[in-house]
Amino acid sequence: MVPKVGNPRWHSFQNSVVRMPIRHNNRLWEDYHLKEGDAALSGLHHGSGSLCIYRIHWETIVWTNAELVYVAGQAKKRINAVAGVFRESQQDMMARKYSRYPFAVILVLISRVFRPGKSLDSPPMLSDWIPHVSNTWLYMTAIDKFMAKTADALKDETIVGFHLGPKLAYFLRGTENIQALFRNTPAINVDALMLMGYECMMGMPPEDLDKFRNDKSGRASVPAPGLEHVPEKERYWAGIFELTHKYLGQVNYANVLAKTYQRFMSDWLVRAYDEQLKEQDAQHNGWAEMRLVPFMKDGMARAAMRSLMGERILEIVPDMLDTFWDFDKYMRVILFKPRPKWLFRKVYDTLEGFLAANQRFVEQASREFDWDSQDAREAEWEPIFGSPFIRETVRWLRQAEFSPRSQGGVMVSLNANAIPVTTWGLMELAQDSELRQAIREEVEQTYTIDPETGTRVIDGQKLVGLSRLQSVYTELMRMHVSMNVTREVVGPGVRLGGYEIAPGSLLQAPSEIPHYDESIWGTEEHPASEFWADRHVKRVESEEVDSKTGKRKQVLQFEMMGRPSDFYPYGGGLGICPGRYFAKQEIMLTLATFISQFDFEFVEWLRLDGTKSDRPARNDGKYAGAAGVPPDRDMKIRWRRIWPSC
Ligand code: HEM
Repeated sequence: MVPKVGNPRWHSFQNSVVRMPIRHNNRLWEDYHLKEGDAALSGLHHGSGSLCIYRIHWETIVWTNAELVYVAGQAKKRINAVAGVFRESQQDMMARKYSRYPFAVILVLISRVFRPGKSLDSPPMLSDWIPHVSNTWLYMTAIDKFMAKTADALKDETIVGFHLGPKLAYFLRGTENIQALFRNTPAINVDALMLMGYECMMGMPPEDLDKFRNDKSGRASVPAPGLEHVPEKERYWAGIFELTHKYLGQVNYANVLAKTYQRFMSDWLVRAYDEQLKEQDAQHNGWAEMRLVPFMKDGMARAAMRSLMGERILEIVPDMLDTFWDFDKYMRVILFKPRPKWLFRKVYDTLEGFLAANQRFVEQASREFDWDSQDAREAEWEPIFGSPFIRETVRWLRQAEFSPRSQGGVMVSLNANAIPVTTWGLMELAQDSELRQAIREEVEQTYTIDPETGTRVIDGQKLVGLSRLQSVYTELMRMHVSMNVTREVVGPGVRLGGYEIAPGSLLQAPSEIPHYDESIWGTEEHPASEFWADRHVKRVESEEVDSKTGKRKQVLQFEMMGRPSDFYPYGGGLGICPGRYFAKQEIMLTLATFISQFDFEFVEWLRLDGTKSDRPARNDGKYAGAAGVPPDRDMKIRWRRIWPSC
């Protein structure tokens, strides 16, 4: 007689498979009344320390599949001794389960054609109602639901697989797996996401893509062993890597970028405030009202665009910003080349509009720019291409004979991620007057006089070292950056979570999972789900003595609670975001300038269409996994200039 295992509490994330952590081992026998002699139980210990129990109605396959260990009798004793047993693959399971439904069988058969190799020792898979289709569809159309499903599965596992179109992909968590992902090893390739981006988001034509695809010499300045013969000019990965990390990452370039950004951003704030005040007729003692989301999407994006890409872009393509935000909406979907194309017509039309606009700009700007001029070459900033980063990248792409379409693709690097993160920051600050005051006092110490212009400016280097502001920044990045950092397995011998991972598989580390982990970030008063400005500071004694009390003064010191493998909004290893220094300054400078030049406060929550909302903002689930996650609600604030006085 076959006992019924029952289902409570066990989440079933693989069809017909129930999993439970090993720590519940004993309870299995007590709670579910399994007893000696109950047949058709099989199980195994595997590397991640979980115990798999196959449901009893699988009994039928016990007899048809010789590899499945059948534990008859004395189940309790035997189960721990069973190791390395066969685990039915997703496809086999689906084939068996749906063998009565011819349509499903056809899908399963199709799915087998794309299967990237089968291993007896492969990680658990997410349930996929229609193999290769339902998870892919969920990933592309409701990524937040997909992430929730995966997060659930990853409670008991450190790795879980799913099909993303024809690709086999794995979500990872845990220090060891994340460290392995970020390590520079020949079998794990960092270029997968970039190649996907070049092809799908930047619209690179095949001949340009092949330049990157065929270059196996790596990103390092020294070619990979055995590829020393590759001519320097054909080392495309190394070329682009050097460019981005030099012009975005080197302190001198990052500082200049931040300085021009500060100038454009301050101008924008003051001008926008004056305009609003004029429009609103100053009825309220210098207070003006505005909606934060459209304000930031327009003004902050304009300031970032001008500092990175110059002023011509908005003259050559006046609707560039609208085009960009439309593209941004679909960016994550575009990355996975959704098919059939007709079903995603709007996505592809939007992409085409954006790429055509980029190409128009780059062609026109290249005609206007004096490529031979030494001055233009050395300029910290000039109006046609803006920063050395964009200018030198376009120069490099031209010299390497990339098409104008590929050259225009560089404009994708107008990175939208800092804008939602900063918007969230202003939303938090608008609701907390004490925090505003504390940050204002902290920022005050960083003001200095710019020797070139004689104006009062923030010293960006000092700013990024402020303890409380850094804590606020870290908390914002923790809560509002969700990135599925992606790598590709390109060689044999990759083991993660105790499993062998087949070459051709994609590996993804969803930052959202560790970023919200209670055991890492939560305290009794402040759970990880809550924004807490002081989460990453501690009080320490300073050298300075308080003249009144005679005791050493207490000061705040920035200290992050998590480890790099728990907090990776910028990815890691060789692929780490080269724009992170600029992004940090961009976010902190905007918050600091806003707070030191304006008083502001919360008025009400609005929906994104401007109508009233009965709840505060949450992360907009549509953007999960694609870095900066914008709020799904808007906030009306009122603001008034406090410095320089009107
Ligand atoms: C809050 C803002 C930002 C976030 C959260 C962010 C996040 C990321 C992440 C997670 C990656 C992939 C890292 C990996 O695979 O390990 C990345 C790559 C990249 N980011 Fe950022 N980024 C931000 C701002 C910027 C800015 C402002 C720029 C440029 C101005 C930029 C340029 C790039 C580039 C060029 C890459 C590709 C690097 C490569 O593969 O060599 N990012 N970013």
